[in-house]
Amino acid sequence: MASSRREAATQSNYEEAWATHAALEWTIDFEKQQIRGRVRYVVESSGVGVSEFVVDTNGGLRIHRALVNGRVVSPKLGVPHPIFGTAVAVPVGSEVVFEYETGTACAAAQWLEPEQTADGKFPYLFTQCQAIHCRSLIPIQDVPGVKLTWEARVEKPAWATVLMSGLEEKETDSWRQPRRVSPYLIAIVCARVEARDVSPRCRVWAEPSVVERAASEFADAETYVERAEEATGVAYQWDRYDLVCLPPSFPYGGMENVNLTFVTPTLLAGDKSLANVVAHEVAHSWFGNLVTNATWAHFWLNEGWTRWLERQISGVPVDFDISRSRAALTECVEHFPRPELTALVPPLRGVDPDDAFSIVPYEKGSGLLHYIEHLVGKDRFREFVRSYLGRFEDGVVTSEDFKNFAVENLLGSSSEDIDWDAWFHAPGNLPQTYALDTSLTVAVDEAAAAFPWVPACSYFSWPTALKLAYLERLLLLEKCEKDDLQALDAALGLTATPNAEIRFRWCRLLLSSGVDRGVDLALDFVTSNGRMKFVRPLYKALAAAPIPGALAAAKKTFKDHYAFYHPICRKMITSDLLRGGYNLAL
Ligand SMILES: CC/C=C\C/C=C\C[C@@H](O)/C=C/C=C/C=C\[C@@H](O)CCCC(=O)O
Ligand SMILES: [Zn+2]
Repeated sequence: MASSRREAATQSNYEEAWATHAALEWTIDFEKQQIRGRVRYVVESSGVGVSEFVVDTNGGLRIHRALVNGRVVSPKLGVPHPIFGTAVAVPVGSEVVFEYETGTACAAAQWLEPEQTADGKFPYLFTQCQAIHCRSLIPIQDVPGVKLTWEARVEKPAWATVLMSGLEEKETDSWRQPRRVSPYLIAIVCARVEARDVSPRCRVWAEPSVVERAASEFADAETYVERAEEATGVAYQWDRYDLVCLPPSFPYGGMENVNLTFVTPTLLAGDKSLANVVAHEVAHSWFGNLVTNATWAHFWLNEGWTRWLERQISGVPVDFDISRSRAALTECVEHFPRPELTALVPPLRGVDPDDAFSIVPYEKGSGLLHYIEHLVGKDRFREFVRSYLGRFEDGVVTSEDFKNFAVENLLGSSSEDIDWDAWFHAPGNLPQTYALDTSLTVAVDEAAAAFPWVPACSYFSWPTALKLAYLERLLLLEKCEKDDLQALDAALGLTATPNAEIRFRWCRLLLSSGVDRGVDLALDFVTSNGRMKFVRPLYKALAAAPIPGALAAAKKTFKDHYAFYHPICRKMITSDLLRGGYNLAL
């Protein structure tokens, strides 16, 4: 495998021969928990000397037959790699077909039994391909630098609806993505779901018992799309913006699958207070989906830009949000198990992207963009955003591309004020900062400093972001007394909160302070949702809590609920606990 490919987390030869279009034909088999079918690629190559077309596979995906320009060929399988899977090579041709079935270790798919869904009546399938799981769903050149159009025909049970990250063509009963997208953005849901329109171009899907709540929680999707168009100066390029609210085991807050954002039901707080995640996913329609990181080492160009745009459209005061992010980043870089991966452009050679994932690309990435914006002024930065999108739309970018474009089109000699090397390559915290407007943070800082005094009156008047900031300040205190936490709960109703973000911080506060009843509350939380942002830190907190029996309870719960979690989440909790030195045996 060429070294550049190892860094790109692919074993394919995408720089020599690459697919420009994929036509999928799938049968969804809930009984066997398997997708069977074929993919037909239109392939181009860089020319003479290129003899093979090489794709990635993983998770036990089995190719039955391969055809090149209509002729059956024998695919050549590479040596299986524990992270990157098995490369499959065929002679290069303008049309390549693979007939295949997914394997039992398909990390992209979660097959839920009826009892794992909200309605409890039908099974449910959803996929999550970011970062390198598409190869367990499709034999594909699984790297963001390959951008291709696709179409799909899917056979499914009569009771189910299929949703895909593209546009539905009712006349031909198929799906298509007419714009070039990276493989990690291919996604499917096959389930009993219903929809409510929240605007002419936005529709919210969910299981029947959830759909009303989901539609009202995410009713502002259209507003976010319009604000993002205004903030970027670039119209929404994808036609529809729909959302599907998934069952609770969905491992992320949201995933920006094109035309169809996937969201966790942990956003259903009842008051739209967690809908900033929708603003984030909408923002990916410009950054990530339209202009895409060339490889996962440049993930900050997806997430940092998206955080920047999210802050322009979410309605949360920008400096206040940045100040919370700075605190979270400080905590992250102090505790991340592999410090070298806290560089903005991390050395990913041979690394599983799931292991490298953290808030660094989000918060250090947006930190760099806000820093540049602060240097040049908002108006010039806005103009730059528009020209950047125009220059790279439908393409991919590296950090070097970004820097060169910024120097040429925005910074000129002010580029010297930016320590590019530290920003890109130094592990750790933000290398350069500027002063923020702290008027909103003062209130929570003062309230937290006065703990165990409880700011009951102000707390209820605070928007959710301030409430969360207050709890985050309390988490920084050494240890709180049990009685003080009891009084805090009695005044603020923390145990009973319907808000998952508040509940998460409350569980952590109880566990880090060694309060027994935190164990049951946390166990209840980690068995009711599988969002990794919540369950990974809570399993770690349970394992480390100074409470007798907490570790044993955490291990037993994880074992008993293993099937509830998404394959990626199972993998990450297992490695978190092992890395923490906890023997997983009961
Ligand atoms: C520098 C890191 C290198 C590669 C990481 C790329 C992908 C990592 C992979 O683990 C997938 C991540 C998917 C994230 C999807 C949504 C997030 O924005 C959710 C954030 C947490 C949450 O809100 O639940
Ligand atoms: Zn994102």
